Amino acid sequence: MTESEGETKFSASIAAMLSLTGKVLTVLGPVEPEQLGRTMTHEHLTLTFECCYCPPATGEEAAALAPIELKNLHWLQQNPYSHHENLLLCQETNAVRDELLRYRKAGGGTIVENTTTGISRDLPVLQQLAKDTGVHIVAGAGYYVDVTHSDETKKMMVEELTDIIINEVLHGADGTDIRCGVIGEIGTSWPITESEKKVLRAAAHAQTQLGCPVIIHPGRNPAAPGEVVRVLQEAGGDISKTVMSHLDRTILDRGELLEFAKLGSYLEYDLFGTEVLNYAFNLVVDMPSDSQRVQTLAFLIKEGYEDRMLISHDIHTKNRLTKYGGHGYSHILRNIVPKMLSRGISQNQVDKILIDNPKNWLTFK
Ligand SMILES: CCC(=O)NCCS(=O)(=O)O
Repeated sequence: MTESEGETKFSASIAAMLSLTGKVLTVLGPVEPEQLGRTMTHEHLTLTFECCYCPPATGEEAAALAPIELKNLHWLQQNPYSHHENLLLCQETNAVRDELLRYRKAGGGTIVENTTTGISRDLPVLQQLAKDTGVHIVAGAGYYVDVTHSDETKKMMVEELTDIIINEVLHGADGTDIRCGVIGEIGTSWPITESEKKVLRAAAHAQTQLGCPVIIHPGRNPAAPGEVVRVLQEAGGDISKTVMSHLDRTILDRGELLEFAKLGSYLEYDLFGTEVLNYAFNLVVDMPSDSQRVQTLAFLIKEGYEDRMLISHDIHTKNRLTKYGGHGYSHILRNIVPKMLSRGISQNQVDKILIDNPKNWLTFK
């Protein structure tokens, strides 16, 4: 790049940055925050999740190879990661389009699509889905967990990773001009690997420059969310504009949850609709039911955290689509909201969790 090309790119970046202040960045461009409406802050519309395949238990091999049909659905719901085809949500764009139309009918406005590099982000598909359905879609910049980092990614310095993330937000990702409106989900394992720490630092540096939202996938240990916050804070990240995902399967003890909540991130319960007996990724965890998730939301509200809470389904396997007998993207709006209201959570508090908190998080500073 010549000096004058460099200066032109720098000026274009400054102009792009300034134009995002006070806006939310969707795959169709910036929108006013008031346009978002009810928002699911952690979903996937197209991805491959083969990185996380879990071999079936001995004796279950036949079920793992069987086609997805009615008689297998219960097995699939209990063993979603042990069936290769189930991990290919990228094959279901037509079904997802139908789902998004139903989501709109149910009162939904926006979906944050958390697929990052490593699990087959597909921005042209996201843009087409937004055009076809009228749902606002916000795409994610950055990298998923270490096992999906390429050798090239692992060799990069924090500065290079920061430049890539900033570019994905300001100019477009994956060789397109489609821009990401949030950094994440940034994947971390437990313990956090060196490569993941570099990506976390890059996310924090990019956030400092852009004033943008960040969302984190923590490792599966109660200490993981706090450790991620520490790494981000040391790198200058804005924790008040950062979401900690998957708390449902990560911090189950209420005392530990309150200790974590004090650190100031958004607290996300995003596995609504997932009811499994044996959680394959961490067998010591008793995955909560939806009723227990609602009880935890009520508890956090009582403790004063209604401005920091977000909810979603994190759909990332086929069996969770209505096409395959699953709950779909409208489960929260159709079933969980009435349950919240019946358990003493007010309409005003529901609106904060589904409209105001997502809007505040997603708006660029
Ligand atoms: C890509 C989807 C994803 O990471 N979902 C989280 C699943 S779990 O770790 O909470 O089981």
